[in-house]
Amino acid sequence: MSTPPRVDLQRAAAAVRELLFAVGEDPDREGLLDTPDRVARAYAEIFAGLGKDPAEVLSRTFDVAHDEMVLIRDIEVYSTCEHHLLPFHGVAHVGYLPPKDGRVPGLSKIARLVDLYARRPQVQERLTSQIADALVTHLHAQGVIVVVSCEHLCMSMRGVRKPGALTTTSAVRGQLRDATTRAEAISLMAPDHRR
Ligand SMILES: Nc1nc2c(ncn2[C@@H]2O[C@H](COP(=O)(O)OP(=O)(O)OP(=O)(O)O)[C@@H](O)[C@H]2O)c(=O)[nH]1
Ligand SMILES: [Zn+2]
Repeated sequence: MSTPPRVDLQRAAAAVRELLFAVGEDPDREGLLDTPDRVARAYAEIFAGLGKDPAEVLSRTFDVAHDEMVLIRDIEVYSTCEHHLLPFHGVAHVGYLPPKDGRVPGLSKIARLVDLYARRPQVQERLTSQIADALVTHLHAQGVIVVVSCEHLCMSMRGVRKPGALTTTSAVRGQLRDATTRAEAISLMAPDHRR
């Protein structure tokens, strides 16, 4: 099992102080005095998925004798684009066909898996495929579909400045590559199936 890297809070705080100087601020003015430490702690939280082991998240399973699709929709995603270190935010839908032995993880573990990969410097495409691959590798799911839909603040608040633009990415593995099964999964993800 890999252990999470300890975030070097002191080093992160020193870097933030340096950044404040670089943008022309005075890190010694009253309002900014605690900011480097706060930002360091915030980054430790935002990047808490680094070094965490997906096998561990998916290790506890239950025999629920269910061999058809399990779909968890609208899992909130907060991640950080590795190009600008700005947030991207939206939802993930994760569907899987249970493994042959019929053992499935608790529902919360799927959301924990999403978090484990989201809480790293990321690109949305890699986030999507890492979730799918982990369910194949560690759960031995017979099929997986992951759809992620996010707004990237690097496209909204700076640069091209297109607030509201949504990026959707998908990853499909195993038996869900079959057109009929995949169509069923996609229809279950449609908004009219909510609640
Ligand atoms: N494919 C992909 N691109 C991303 C993601 N997050 C941010 N980007 C893009 O990464 C690209 C980085 O482009 P660069 O040209 O190197 O950087 P830049 O000059 O800041 O680009 P602009 O954002 O266009 O101003 C931008 O087009 C971003 O929109 C992501 O999750 N996936
Ligand atoms: Zn970006």
